[in-house]
Amino acid sequence: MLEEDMKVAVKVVAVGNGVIGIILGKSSMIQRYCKGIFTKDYEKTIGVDFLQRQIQVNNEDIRLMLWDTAGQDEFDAITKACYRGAQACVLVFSTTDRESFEAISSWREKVVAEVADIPIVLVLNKTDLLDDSCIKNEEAEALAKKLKLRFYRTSVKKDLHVSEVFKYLSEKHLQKLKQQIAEGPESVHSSSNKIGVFSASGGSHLGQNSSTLHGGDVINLRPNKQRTKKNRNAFSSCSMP
Ligand SMILES: Nc1nc2c(ncn2[C@@H]2O[C@H](COP(=O)(O)OP(=O)(O)OP(=O)(O)O)[C@@H](O)[C@H]2O)c(=O)[nH]1
Repeated sequence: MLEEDMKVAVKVVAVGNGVIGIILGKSSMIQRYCKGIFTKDYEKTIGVDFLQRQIQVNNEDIRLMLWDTAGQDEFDAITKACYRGAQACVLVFSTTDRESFEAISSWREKVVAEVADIPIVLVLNKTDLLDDSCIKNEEAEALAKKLKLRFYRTSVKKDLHVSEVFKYLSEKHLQKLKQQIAEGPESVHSSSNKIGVFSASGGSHLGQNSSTLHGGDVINLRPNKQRTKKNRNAFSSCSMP
């Protein structure tokens, strides 16, 4: 156990891209996990978006701060800035989009260039569409093995294995943190491993809406999904650590 009253905050970034018109489901995954909802509508992520959820892992309170990054190259500079300070990463590709699979290594490199040595998982989403799959199972597994990443197959639509992804990342982060604490306080870098004390309503100074799901706090920061060019403000919810 960490000290009593201590809660761990983990910044997780969801990353990946496919061809225009075929979308991976990063935003949907985060929404599913934090709000328990799935929508068929697609709204392009402009820059970055943010949701959070509090869970318990190994008797520790973990606040997961889930950063949803835009899959489009035009937002590269902003999304890269958001990788900084990340403590875990979800690399997403889609069953129905071969390009998203082929792009995984380069997305991983982009993340690692900003933050080395963080837990990363590889996630194949839309497994409910296996009939339309353009990636062989063995290929996906070989990629995970080559990149030494834990591999998950999810269907955000059917709510399959989404929670496992975030639970695993939390466990890995916690493990790392405990190891650093055991090694001495100076190894716990306050900017890269935010250990802090949060009240039940903590973080609400940042958010506009909050609700509770599965017994955890969910604080929804300003939605950053925008439909019109007129309203575009890529920085509106991007606060760098
Ligand atoms: N069939 C199916 N559709 C899904 C699944 N997950 C997401 N989708 C759909 O795919 C689209 C994905 O949208 P987003 O979640 O916004 O995708 P994204 O990866 O965040 O896209 P960008 O914002 O452009 O980066 C939506 O129409 C979802 O309904 C899934 O598991 N199965």
